[in-house]
Amino acid sequence: MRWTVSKVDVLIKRLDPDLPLPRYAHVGDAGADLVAAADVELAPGERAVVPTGMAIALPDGYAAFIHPRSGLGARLGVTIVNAPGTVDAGYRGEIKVTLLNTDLRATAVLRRGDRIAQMVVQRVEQAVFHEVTDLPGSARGTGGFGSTGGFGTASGFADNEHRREGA
Ligand SMILES: O=c1ccn([C@H]2C[C@H](O)[C@@H](COP(=O)(O)OP(=O)(O)OP(=O)(O)O)O2)c(=O)[nH]1
Ligand SMILES: [Mg+2]
Repeated sequence: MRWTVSKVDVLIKRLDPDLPLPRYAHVGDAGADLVAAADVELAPGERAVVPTGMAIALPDGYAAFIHPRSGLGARLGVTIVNAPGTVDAGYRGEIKVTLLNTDLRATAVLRRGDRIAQMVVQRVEQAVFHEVTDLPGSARGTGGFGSTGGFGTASGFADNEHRREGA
């Protein structure tokens, strides 16, 4: 087997020359870390739109998705309200991150230069929507929203079969 790595060129403009460019922490990482361009303190339950000090131009057929960092989530309870945020190929404005402090007690303190989110650049396709009156059948059908069961058990599907039969 041969592993292939594909890369895409993205134009970036620093709106704040003192901040670092987005950076992949390791070779092969999916997300490049974005930093805060300003200090931010979030009281429990509070959210704020945080500037990153940069703007990008993506090629057509690409989008960038702004994901939370797991470390911030685990340590401080800080996540992104609209995760993942979508940056359209044509957007030339400053990339901003809407952080939310989900912690019920502690204020989250983040400083300018702290890594607050990660940006994943991906190929995307636009759909051509063809309206029909009947959709083709499928194995899943209309089941969703927990239809496969398995909540709160390690046994998952087996437990689900049991419940269904017992219902
Ligand atoms: O986390 C995000 C999400 C979006 N954006 C920017 C890039 C994106 O291209 C633009 C619009 O985002 P979106 O379509 O999600 O927001 P909207 O509320 O639908 O605004 P609009 O009416 O401008 O599309 O805002 C960010 O900087 N950060
Ligand atoms: Mg929109």
